[in-house]
Amino acid sequence: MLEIHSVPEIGIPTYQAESLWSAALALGFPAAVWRLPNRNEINLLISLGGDTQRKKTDLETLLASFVVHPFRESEDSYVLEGDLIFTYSENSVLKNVVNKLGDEHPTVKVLFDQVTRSNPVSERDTLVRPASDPRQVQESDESEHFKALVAEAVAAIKAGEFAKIVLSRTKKKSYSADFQPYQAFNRLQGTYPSAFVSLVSLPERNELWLGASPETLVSVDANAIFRTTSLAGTQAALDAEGVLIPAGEVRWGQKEIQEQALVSRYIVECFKKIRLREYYESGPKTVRAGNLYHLRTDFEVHTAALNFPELGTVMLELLHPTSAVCGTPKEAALRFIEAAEGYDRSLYSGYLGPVNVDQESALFVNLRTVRLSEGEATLYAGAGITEDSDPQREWEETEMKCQTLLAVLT
Ligand SMILES: C=C(O[C@H]1C=CC=C(C(=O)O)[C@@H]1O)C(=O)O
Repeated sequence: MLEIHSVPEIGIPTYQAESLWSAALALGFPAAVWRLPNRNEINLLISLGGDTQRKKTDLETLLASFVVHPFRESEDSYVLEGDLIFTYSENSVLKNVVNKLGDEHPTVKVLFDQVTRSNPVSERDTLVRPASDPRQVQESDESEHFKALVAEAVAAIKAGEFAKIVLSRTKKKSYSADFQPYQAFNRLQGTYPSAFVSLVSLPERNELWLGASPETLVSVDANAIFRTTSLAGTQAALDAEGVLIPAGEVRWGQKEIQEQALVSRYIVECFKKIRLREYYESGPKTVRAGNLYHLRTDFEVHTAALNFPELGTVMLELLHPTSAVCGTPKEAALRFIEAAEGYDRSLYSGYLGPVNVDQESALFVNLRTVRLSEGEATLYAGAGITEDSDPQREWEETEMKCQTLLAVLT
């Protein structure tokens, strides 16, 4: 039985999201804080049951939770059950609390005691990279390695192995003990209003993931409207002087048009597999994601009119990983990624987001993301490769994508 308390009843209007977040982390409770694209509310979910559950993302059966799924499709999702969900307005006023266990539950009390006991959070907030960091030397090796990989993929495309592949890499930075991830989240959500901005703590992995994803994988809103998008093709949104290039002036080359069209086609093929013909498609249009422009096509299905309530779950299984992060055909691209990319993508290019929170589910591709663990920040970025790809430009594209997060971390 869910107990839903209004704010005055629970009597905790003074608890700020950041204090609750810190308390949850101090006690080792899995937690997630997020802000949906073009919305003002900040949501904070805390799971009080110990370890995060591993199971399938089933939108029909999951209770209110926050889900994180790795890139590898065969793995289960991390499901953070929403024992406590706080919603704050844009000016940090607590608007609503869902407390599944009730105010008198001992673990809830332990959490609130911890909030009251905690020290005020330090304002100092820096991501430090020592000047003598040996990684500086490594970076040129990494660039050579990535460019060689792109050249290999272009050769494989020309040999007919696949039509498109997304290749990725990491960039590592160290951060000091003073670094405050919650404040980085706050800056990120202020900087990227149209992104899905989130910060997740997975204690059993000893990791935090912070990101600003521009790509909806699957969403189902309170009116039972299903949405997905195809996002691909990248160019800088700022000119050499750092001035925004108006979206109307952006021109796309054949490479980007083809790269994005392949993602749209992949989505349409997924609809065809389940014989779904009644969908709305609009685009492609130029959309901005921080310092970058992309091409995006939006797809929409009215699931209630089609009497297809489980469409979100069905499409999630079919779509992930889309050719915006993997390639076409999927199996051949996956084989190449596994064999040649040379590292474990982990949660990067998986998906994450709230499920059945406030009657909606919204899952986003885990892009423009950084993993924070034991003083090391790992940024992830990929680029779609077609037969027209130039290795140097693809490397630069991944560097630009890393900037999305670097800019708020440093
Ligand atoms: C794989 C990433 O971006 C995808 C989404 C938009 C544009 C992309 C591109 O132009 O390659 C990628 O498909 C990433 O940011 O790591």
